[in-house]
Order: sequence, then structure tokens, then C-alpha cells
Amino acid sequence: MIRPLPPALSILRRALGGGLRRLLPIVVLLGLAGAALEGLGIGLIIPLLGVIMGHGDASGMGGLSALLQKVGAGLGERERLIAISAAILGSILLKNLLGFANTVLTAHIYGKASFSIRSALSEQLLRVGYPFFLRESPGRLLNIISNESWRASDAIQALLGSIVSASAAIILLAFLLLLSWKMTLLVTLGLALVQVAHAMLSAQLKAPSRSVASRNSALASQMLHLVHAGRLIRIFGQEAREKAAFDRASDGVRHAAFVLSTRQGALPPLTEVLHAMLFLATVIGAWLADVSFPLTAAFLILLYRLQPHMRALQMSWSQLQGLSGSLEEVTWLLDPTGKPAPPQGSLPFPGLKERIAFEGVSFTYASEEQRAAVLHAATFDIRAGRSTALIGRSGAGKTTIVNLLCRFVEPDGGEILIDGTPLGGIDPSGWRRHIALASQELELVDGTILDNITYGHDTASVEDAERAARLAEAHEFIERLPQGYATVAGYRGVNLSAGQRQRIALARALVRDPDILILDEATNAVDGLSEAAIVETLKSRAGRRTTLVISHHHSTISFCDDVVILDHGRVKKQAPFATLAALSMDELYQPE
Ligand SMILES: Nc1ncnc2c1ncn2[C@@H]1O[C@H](COP(=O)(O)OP(=O)(O)OP(=O)(O)O)[C@@H](O)[C@H]1O
Repeated sequence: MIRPLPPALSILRRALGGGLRRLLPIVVLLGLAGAALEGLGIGLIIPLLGVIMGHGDASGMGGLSALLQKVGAGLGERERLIAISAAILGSILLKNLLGFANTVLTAHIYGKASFSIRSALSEQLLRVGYPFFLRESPGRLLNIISNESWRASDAIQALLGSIVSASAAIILLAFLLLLSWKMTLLVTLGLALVQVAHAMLSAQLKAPSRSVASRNSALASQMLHLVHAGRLIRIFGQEAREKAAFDRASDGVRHAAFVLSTRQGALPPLTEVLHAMLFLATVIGAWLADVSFPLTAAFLILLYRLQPHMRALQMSWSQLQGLSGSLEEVTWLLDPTGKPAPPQGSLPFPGLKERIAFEGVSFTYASEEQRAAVLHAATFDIRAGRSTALIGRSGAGKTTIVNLLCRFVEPDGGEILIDGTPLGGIDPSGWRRHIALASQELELVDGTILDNITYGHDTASVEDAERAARLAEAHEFIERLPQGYATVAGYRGVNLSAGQRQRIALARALVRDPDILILDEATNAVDGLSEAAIVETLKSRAGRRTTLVISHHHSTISFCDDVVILDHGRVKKQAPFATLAALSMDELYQPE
């Protein structure tokens, strides 16, 4: 059974840092003070009615009512009337001032808390191990960040609201108790019955709430697909099918939200009817028990004022139940349990001196559908200061080796040794600082070309960016663009051609002047002439930088010192490239 309160409380605890948590007692105090002033204002109706109706004495009354009946007893009738009226007005005024202060404070806490939730979500997405993104649906993640996080914030607001309502209800109940404990007992019993009925109905909100969250995830996936697959859909003429699929997903959200709203919508009228019944039962009870008119009037007004707070408390509860699906989603994303940990290690990495050695490295992508090993005891060396070509047919495991080197994923077996030290023990950020990767899978960011080239290297100057662009054969075409380096690349670089995008990505890698450069099909969309020039540049760095080149083109790997040939996740051969240079790519790929 999933309870909405624990996730709400755990999120609240997380969202309310020390500073905000200190404000919670003030919310409670303001709620209590406001309710006390309200109770006092209503209680003063007893002497007011007493004066008007001419029974100013407190005989036959006990407790608080007797005390209130004595207010202004020494004054003349007219002065007493004015003084009591002023006191009632003053308490109402002050109560509303405190109420306003509480609204401002609650809005402040709500804003800060929802900021904290979004901030914690983004932190978690940046911290979690990369394999998380290989197995989770982007639609689900997008939905949590863009939709469910807001609803989780609403749950926090509902909780804050319920704190205020509960404070007010407690104080008003205390006033009722002081006026007449017998009638209060009757009222409390009635309220408890209403609460039981309400809780039973609220429990029916969890399932539709979860359904809304999962349907929203499906809709977010459809939205992402429409945005990303614009060309694919058009060229294969799938507009009608995609429209139908989107509408189905969208209608699923509509239907789930309708079921939730209908069930939620039934609660306020039902609660109001039950509260009205309770109110009437109290009136009849007071009449049957022959309670004095001023006392009955004050009690009923207090009860009348208590009921909205009770209803608000119950509505907050049902709102929380209605938001339980969202709370579960946000809690799931924030919870580190079961999520891949980020790469560990604390040893500093001063720079590669001799070699990177893969020793019997095995790896399997841990997805339910695909459990076959991708690498089988792969053993080979990447020599420091040399260029190594990593080749093999499509699906052979080349990019997986890059993923292991960059520590996006960790080996299942065997070891990657960096100058003899296991890579797993080296501080991952320190290690990555020495690496630059240009890969067809690394997108451009939505900024200018200059932003893209200097991404990840904040200290790079415009001159540095230009120098890297020249090395990547990108400077010329950038200069020809109307805005030059200030041209906006667009979301994922849509404003540029594939070859231009690749050259900018290469410049981004080169601007860091890395010790270890990894080029994973980094120039496969670049024209032959430009690629030849890039290869010349890379050649000129030989001996100074460790380069790993993955390509299906002979010309791209022609400058390499060594070659490692992969075949279905196994290292088929490692040899100096010169000994195999005469062979075509197909011949190199031939199984032995
Ligand atoms: N996220 C993933 N989950 C499951 N299997 C994967 C995943 N990524 C890759 N694979 C599988 O791992 C194997 C190796 O993939 P990899 O991308 O390393 O090949 P590659 O040699 O780089 O291929 P290409 O030349 O086509 O880029 C393939 O069989 C592929 O289906």
C-alpha cells in the first residue's frame, strides 16, 4: 500500500532546508494566534448579546462563557456596548493581519521549497551514473521535471495549508470545549464520523492519481518524439499515424484527469452536507439541553467558523491523495536506491605516461531485453603519446570501449589499467579533465558557435577558439556565416550541416588541448578534403598526444601508429598499423 503522507513528508524534509524549517513554527504560531483571536472575537458575542438582550449577569454559565460575560461589567450599558464592539472589531482586524502575514510566509516557503525540489531533481540527474539514462524513458524523466515536480510543490502547499488549518481547528475546538464540554464532545464525535467517511473516499484517489502520472509520462514521450523525429515522420508519411498516437496519449491523460477530478469533486459537496448535518444536530442538541441563547449563539458561530478549517484540513488530505502519483514519481527520481552510482575513485591523475591497458575487460549493457555480453575479455593497449585506431564492424563494441574509457559505464570483469593503476580507483573528474571526446553522439548546445567551442573550457579565449577551429577545418566556414562565431547553432545544432556540426565538435575537443583525444566517428560527415586536412593536423601532434580514433574509413586512421581490430566484442588483433596498412577495411574486418 502506498501512503501519500510519507513521500510528502520526505519531500518536505528535503525541500525545507534548515532556514525554511525554522519558519514552520512561525506558521503554526501565526495559525494558533489567528484562531485564538477569532475565538475571542466570537466569544465576545456572549456579553454583547447579553447587553442587547438584557441578561448581563453570568448566572447559569460556567467556564469561559462566565468569564466573557463579565467583560466590561463595571461600565455603563452604552459604554460597555461600544467597548465590546471595539474589542470584537480589533480582534477580527488583528486576526486578518496575522492571516495575511501567514499567507505571505506560506507563499515564501512554498516558492523556496518548490525551488529546492527542482534543484534536487536537476542535481540528481547530474549526479546519477550514466547507465540510468540508458534504461529510463526520457519521457518519464521529462514529465517528472516539467509536470510532477510542480504537483509535488502543490502537495507541499497543501501540507502547509493543513498546518494552518489544524492550528486553527485545535484552538477553536479548545474554545468550544471551554464554552461547553458536553456539546463539544457531541461535535467531536460528529467530526470524527465525517473524517472517517472522508478518509474512506479519499483513499479512492490514489489509483487515478497514479494513472494521471503514468499517462503524463506517455504523453511526454510522444511530445519528445514529435519534436525529435520531425524529418523521419514526414519522409515516411507517418503524420496521420503519429497524430492518432499523440491524440490517444493525450486522450489518456484527459480521461485519467477526468476520473481523478470527478472523484475529487465529489468530496467537497459531500463533506459540506455532512458538516451541515452536524451543525443542525448541534442546534437541536442545544435546544433539547436547554442551553442559554447567548451561549448557544457563540457556540454555533464558533462551530460555524471551525467547519471551514475542518473542511480545509480534509481537502488538504484529499489533495495529497490526489497528488500521491506525482509525489511517488518525484520521490522515485530523488531516491538514490536502485540507481546506478556515479563512478568512484579518489586517486589523482597526473597525466598518462606509458599506457592504458585493457586486461580481460568484459561488459554487458544491463537491460532486461538485451543481456548478451558486448565485450568478451578484451585485452589490448593504448600507448601513451601514440595514435591507436580502434576498428571493427558495426556493433563490434567500439563505442562501448569509449564509454568504458570515459567511465560512463564500468566493466563487469577484468580491469582497465592506467599506467598500472586501476581506472576505477582514479578520481573520475580528474581523469576526464585529461580527456576530450568528439563523437557523433555528443550534441551541440543551444548557444553560439563560440559557446559551443569553449563549452567545458571556460578559460578559453576567442583566439583559443579560433585556433581550435582552424585545426578542425571549421574556421573558414564559420567566418563565412553572417554572424561568424556569434552565430547561434540552434537546439542540437539544427542550424548547421552535419559536417559543420562535426567540425565544431572537433574544435570543442581540440580547444582543451587534451592529453588523451578520443575521436569516435568524429569526421564521418566531413568532406574528403577537409578530413585530409584534419588528419594532417592530427599527424602533426603525433608523439605529443594519446589519440584513439574510431572510424570505418581507411583515410581517417591512416596516421595511426597502432590498430586494434574488434570482432563481435572480442579483440581479433592488435598490431602496428604499418604492418596492416596495405589491407582494405573489409580485409581488416575479415574474421581469421
Ligand atoms: N544502451 C545499450 N543497451 C543495450 N545494448 C547496447 C546499448 N548500446 C549498445 N548496445 C549493444 O552493444 C553492442 C556494441 O555497440 P557499440 O555501440 O559499442 O558498437 P560499435 O562498434 O561502436 O558500432 P558502430 O560502428 O555501429 O558505432 C551492439 O550489439 C549494441 O546493440
